[in-house]
Amino acid sequence: MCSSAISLASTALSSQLRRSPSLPPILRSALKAQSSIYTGRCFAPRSITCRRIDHRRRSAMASTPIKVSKGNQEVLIFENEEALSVSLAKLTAELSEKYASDRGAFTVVLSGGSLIKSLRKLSESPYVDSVNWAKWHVFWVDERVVPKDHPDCNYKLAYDGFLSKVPIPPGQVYAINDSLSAEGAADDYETCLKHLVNTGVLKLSTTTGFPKFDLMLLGMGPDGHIASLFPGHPLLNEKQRWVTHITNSPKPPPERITFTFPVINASANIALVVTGAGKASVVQKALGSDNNSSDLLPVEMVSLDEGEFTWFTDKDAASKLPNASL
Ligand SMILES: O=C(O)[C@H](O)[C@@H](O)[C@H](O)[C@H](O)COP(=O)(O)O
Repeated sequence: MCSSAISLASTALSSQLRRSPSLPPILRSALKAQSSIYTGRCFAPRSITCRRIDHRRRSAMASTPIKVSKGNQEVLIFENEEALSVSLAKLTAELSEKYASDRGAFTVVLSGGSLIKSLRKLSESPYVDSVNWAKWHVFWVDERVVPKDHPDCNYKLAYDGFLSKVPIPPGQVYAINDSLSAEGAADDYETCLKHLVNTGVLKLSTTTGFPKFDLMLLGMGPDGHIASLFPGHPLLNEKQRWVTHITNSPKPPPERITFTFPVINASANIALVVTGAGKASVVQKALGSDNNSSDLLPVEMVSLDEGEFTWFTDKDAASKLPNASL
């Protein structure tokens, strides 16, 4: 780039920053770090590495995320949840195409919570017609042990909000057996997974021997829990089981089943969807620089053996990420 173009680009960016006083600190820091490329200074916040920022047009901010990374985790920060949902659908459709053509099946794991609403674009054009839904196999990272028509049921949430709108074969949607106890339902679900390994639908990790799902679509609670793995709970240390149960969940209802960390960490891909200001403090702890290994939140225990871990956040959830002064 010639020097006059460098100067123009730098001036345009400074002007963009001045016009965007409401940008949260991480967005301003990342934009400033990008502008510093032109001046040789670095304003990247501690422990967050700027990778690539597309800020050519202000309007592009609506759909193009700020991309930062921490270790092998990529963090995408969207202007709002609408832009996030567009990108989440695109990633999911791309992975569906890849795994369906590579191995004839696409194994997808869902959580409950607000994630399901963020999947809405998949049941709209173009994805509703273009995705090869016949290859999908759908699982739950956790489920509340309640009847399938109960308002607390994660299966019902996903069915009403997503699964009823796309043509996945019903026999490839693996809900828990809600007539069993929590312990029985966890055992039954693990048996189901082992059967699907035997039939070739589900792969095993060649490094750990745990099931390797193609994509886990997860949410995170404001306390940093993922699945039904809650801060300080002994289940965080489960190393043998694929699926286990909890009868004292701090988030109601108390009886649940959940995948264990060895299964979560064997995933080929995780998309963690975290939105809203209520999650900002835990996002700050999880992605900040002062992590103490004796005090890890469940979300900080996600460490993929060999997969891709991507955070999908909005600017409210990312608003407390470490800041460099402007
Ligand atoms: O059954 C559950 O309780 C969920 O699977 C849970 O793990 C959820 O994903 C998080 O609590 C985030 O939920 P929100 O996105 O609604 O905060």
